[in-house]
Amino acid sequence: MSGRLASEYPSWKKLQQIHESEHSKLLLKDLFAQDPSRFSKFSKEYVSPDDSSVTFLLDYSKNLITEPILNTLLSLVKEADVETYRDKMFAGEHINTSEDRAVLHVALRNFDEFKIAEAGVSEVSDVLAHMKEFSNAVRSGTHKGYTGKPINTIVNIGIGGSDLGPVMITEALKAYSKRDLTAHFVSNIDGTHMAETLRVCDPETTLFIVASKTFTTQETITNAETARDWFLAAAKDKAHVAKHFVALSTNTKAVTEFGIAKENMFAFWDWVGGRYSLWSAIGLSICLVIGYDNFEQLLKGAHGMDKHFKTTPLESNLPVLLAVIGIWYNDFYGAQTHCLLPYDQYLHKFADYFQQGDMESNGKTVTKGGHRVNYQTGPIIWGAAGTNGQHSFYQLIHQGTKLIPCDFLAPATTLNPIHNSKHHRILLSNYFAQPEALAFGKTEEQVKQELGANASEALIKSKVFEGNKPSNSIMFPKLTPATLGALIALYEHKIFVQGVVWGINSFDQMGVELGKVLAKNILAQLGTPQDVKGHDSSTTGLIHYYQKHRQE
Ligand SMILES: O=P(O)(O)OC[C@H]1O[C@H](O)[C@H](O)[C@@H](O)[C@@H]1O
Repeated sequence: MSGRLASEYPSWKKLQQIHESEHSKLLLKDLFAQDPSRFSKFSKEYVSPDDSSVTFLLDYSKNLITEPILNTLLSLVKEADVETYRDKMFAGEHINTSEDRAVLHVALRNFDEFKIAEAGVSEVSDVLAHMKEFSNAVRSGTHKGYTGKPINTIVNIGIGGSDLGPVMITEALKAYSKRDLTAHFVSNIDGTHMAETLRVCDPETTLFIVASKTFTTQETITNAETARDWFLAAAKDKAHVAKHFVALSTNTKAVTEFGIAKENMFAFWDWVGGRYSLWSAIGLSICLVIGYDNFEQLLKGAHGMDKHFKTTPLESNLPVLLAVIGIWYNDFYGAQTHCLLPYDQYLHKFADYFQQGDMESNGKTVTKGGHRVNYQTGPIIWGAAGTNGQHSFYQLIHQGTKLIPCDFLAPATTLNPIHNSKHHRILLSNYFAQPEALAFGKTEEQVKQELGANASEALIKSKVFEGNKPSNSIMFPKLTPATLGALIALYEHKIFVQGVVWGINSFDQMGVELGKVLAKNILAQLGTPQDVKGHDSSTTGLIHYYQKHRQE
């Protein structure tokens, strides 16, 4: 985050030369044939420094790299001073320069190991204790609604980082959840989201969690007001709001003005970025669903990865390895996207979560020093849970014209071993087969042999798989809260490393502001066609069309 242009580093130039002269020779088929120890060279097992049961294997051997290329990529990390910036992050320095803030999501899962002096850090354990007490009270039924009934439904109202983390984790850890507590997540300002949710809620037994770091987000505040009106239509007395509404926020003033008492607020601090906030009070819905102890396991799992990232030499540092491999494709091969493919239904929101985590962090054009980059920054993140994607978009990954690096993730043991784990064996056979097919493909000769002499040239060509498509594979024994924590922190730090190399600020999100401002202006002009002023003809035409056809 020096703000220097990555293209100025000597290793960057060297990597360009290597790519130019060697990429046509970098064939996975040959690389594996030439080196029987390729897998052991390019795979690493992570074992949490705190808990040996938290472990996974990262196999990065199916990448278009050699040892010299990897070493040059690691030199780039050195030249970009990633280690210094990493230490600055852990020390609480204000590395989010545009907002003059520290970046301390690591302090939320610290458990007293790193000494971090920043206002609020000493309060983390108090907030965790508050979350524990409250979630225990709701889960055990001692916290009662206004008619004396226990809570059986929670509705988290939040958007972006105040929604995606809790949604992803509660889905991922459903196996650990309290099954008689139903959780809903309302994010969209589209009234349909709230209306359809309220349809299945009972005001007597529903708890609303208003999650917003700023407590000014239009969607969340509007949705929360609607929920409060709906609740009061049944409960009548405003005093009952206290039993059914809590807030998760950094903004005490706005929370109390909304009508939620300070004691029903769970605080966090401006050094927690929205997309890094699931570890904070924003995780209250997670706590309610899986219980505080499991939530703490999630934090501890992430903390183990923080230690690994902080102390492991670059060549064995897993977030660093993922980051540089990503840079290799993004900046030298011209790959536009990166695909996350968990072979675990519980992780079906994993890619959605990291769309914000990665794209809001590294979707930037200007360095910290204010220079326009002359290279690619953050990739487009996408993906889906296996095997569904195989029956839709994998065609393009295998035979399309684009290079799409993929990460395949899977647990060795399923949490649902139905039919004697038959499902899981089939799932995993696909998890193993897809990276193999992508890497090694199928030659014209093989196709010819299969189809016989009479097959047309066109048919033969259509069945050829060029192969040489790179991927990482991550495998873990079982999806546990701690393992999930470690995996999320792995990707968080990967994003950090890439941001530092690219010289950008991964911790602001200025790009979301303009649309918000324009929408506010337009909202005030929606009344009559005469009110619509100051737009281009397309925007004016669209608003006029709406005004002609609306029925309210
Ligand atoms: O938690 P809030 O303050 O309501 O913010 C919710 C979300 O909206 C913003 O526009 C940002 O783009 C996100 O980073 C943030 O997570």
